[in-house]
Amino acid sequence: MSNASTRDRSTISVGIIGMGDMGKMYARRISEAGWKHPTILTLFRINACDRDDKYEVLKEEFKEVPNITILRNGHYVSRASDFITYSVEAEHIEKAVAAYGPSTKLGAIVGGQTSCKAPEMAAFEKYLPEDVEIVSCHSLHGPTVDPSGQPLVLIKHRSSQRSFDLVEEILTCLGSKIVYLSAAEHDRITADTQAVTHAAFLSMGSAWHANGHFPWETPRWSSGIENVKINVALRIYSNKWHVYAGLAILNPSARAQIKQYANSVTDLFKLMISGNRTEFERRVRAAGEFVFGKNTPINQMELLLRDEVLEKYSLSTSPPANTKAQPNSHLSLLAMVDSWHQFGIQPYDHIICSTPLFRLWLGAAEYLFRQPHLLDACIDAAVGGDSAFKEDDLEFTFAARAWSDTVDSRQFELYRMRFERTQKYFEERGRLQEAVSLGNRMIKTISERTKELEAAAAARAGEGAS
Ligand SMILES: NC(=O)C1=CN([C@@H]2O[C@H](COP(=O)(O)OP(=O)(O)OC[C@H]3O[C@@H](n4cnc5c(N)ncnc54)[C@H](OP(=O)(O)O)[C@@H]3O)[C@@H](O)[C@H]2O)C=CC1
Ligand SMILES: O=C(O)C(=O)Cc1ccc(O)cc1
Repeated sequence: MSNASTRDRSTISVGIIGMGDMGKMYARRISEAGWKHPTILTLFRINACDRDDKYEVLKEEFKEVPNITILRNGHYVSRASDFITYSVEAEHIEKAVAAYGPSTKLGAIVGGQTSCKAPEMAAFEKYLPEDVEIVSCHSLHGPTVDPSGQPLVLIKHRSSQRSFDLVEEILTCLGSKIVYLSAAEHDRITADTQAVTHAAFLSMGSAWHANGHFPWETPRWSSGIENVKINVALRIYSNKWHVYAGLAILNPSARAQIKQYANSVTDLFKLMISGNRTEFERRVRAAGEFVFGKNTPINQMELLLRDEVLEKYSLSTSPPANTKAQPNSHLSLLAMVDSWHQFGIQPYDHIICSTPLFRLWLGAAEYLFRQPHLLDACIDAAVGGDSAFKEDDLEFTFAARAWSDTVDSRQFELYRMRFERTQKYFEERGRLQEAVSLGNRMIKTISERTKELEAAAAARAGEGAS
C-alpha cells in the first residue's frame, strides 16, 4: 500500500493546509523540531498555505521562520508534501479535500486536525486517490495551551505501520501524550467530553447575557467554583464560533448528549420550582453516587481542584472580604452529573482522552459532590426559599434548551448568530483576554495536578503488584 519505505528519510516535507490558529501552532512547533530535534535525524520541511487571498500576508508573517515555505494554495502543498494535514474548519473539510485531495503526491499520507472525525474520514475516502494513506490526528487543547503532556489522538485509518510511525515521529515534537483510537472511538469520546462541556459553558454565558450580568462584577459569583465557570465560559466566548459549532453539529453522538444535558437541566429545574425536595434530592444523590461513588468525606488533597487553586484565579473586582461563597443551586453542575448518570457515562474513564476544559469541569463537579457539606448546601439553596438564584436558573434552563435546539437544527448560521451575539456582549466589557490568561494558568495547574494524581495512582498500583 505504501511508498513510505521508499521515501527519502533525510528530508520529510510536512504540508499544512489551513494556517489559522492550530495550523500556525503546528507549523511553528514542527519547524523548531526540524532544526533542533536531539534524536531524530530527519529534517522536516514545511509547506503551508491558507486561502489564496492570504498568501502575501502569510508569506510576510513567516519569512523569518526557518524551514517553512508558504505556498499559494492547497494544490501546491499537496503535490509537494509527504504528510499533509488539513487544519481547516470542520464545516469546510469536504470542500477543501474535494479541491486538493486529487493533487496529493503519489503515496503520501494525509490527515486532518478537525474535532469530529466522521466527516473528515468520509471526505478522505471519497476524494483521495487510493495510493494515498490516511493517518489523522487531533490535539485535545486549544492553540494557546502548551501541547506538552496534553492528549494527542492519532488515528491509523488507512495506512501501513511504517507510515503511521512516521506521522507519530513527526508529531513527537509537540511533546503530547499520544492516545491511539479509531475515528469512531474518537467521536464517541469527544461527544461525551467536549461537546457537552461546551454546551454547559455556552449556556452559562447566554444566561448571564439574558439577565444583563457580568458575573465577575457581582460579589455572589466571586469565589470558588464560580471562578472556573466564569473563566471557562469567557474563554470559550473569546474563541471562534466554528470550533464549537463543528464538533457539536457534525458529531451525531454529540447532539444526543447535548439534548440529554438540556433535559437534565429542565427536569431538575422543574423539581426545584415545584418544591419537590424528596425527588430532587433522590435524583441528585443517585447521580452523585453513580459518578463519584458513595459519598465519604474526602481530603482536599485527593481532589482535582483544591481551594487554593479555585480562589486564586478570579476576575472579580470585589475585595476578598466581600467574596465569601454564597449559597448557589449550581444547577449547571448538578445537571452535568445527572446527565452522565442518565447516559451511563463514567467521566473518569475519559480523562486519558480529555481536554483541559473537561478536566476543569469534572474537577468542579467533583469538588461539589465529594464534599458533602457543599452538596447539602447546594440542595438546600436549590429547593429552599432563597430566590436569589432562581432568575439565573430560569435563564440557564432556557439557554440550555436553546443551545440544544440550535445544535439539533444543524444550522451553522444560527449557531454563529447566537454565539457571536453573546461574544459581543462580553467583548464590550473588555475582560475576555484577561479571562483567557487566567484560564491558561488554571489549565496549567490542572494539567500538573492530573499528572500528580496519575503518578500517585501508578505508584499505588505498583505497590499492590509487588
Ligand atoms: N482552536 C482550537 O481550540 C482547536 C481547533 N481544532 C480544529 O482544528 C481546525 C482548525 O481550527 P483553528 O485553527 O482554530 O481555526 P481557524 O479558523 O483559526 O483556521 C482555519 C483556517 O483554514 C482556512 N481555510 C479554510 N478553507 C481553506 C482552504 N480551502 N484552503 C486553505 N485554507 C482554508 C481558514 O480560512 P477562512 O477563515 O477564510 O475560512 C482559516 O484561516 C478546526 O477543524 C478545529 O475544529 C482542533 C483542536 C483545537
Ligand atoms: O479544551 C477545550 O474544550 C477547548 O475549548 C479547546 C478545544 C477546542 C476544540 C478541540 O477540538 C480541542 C480543544
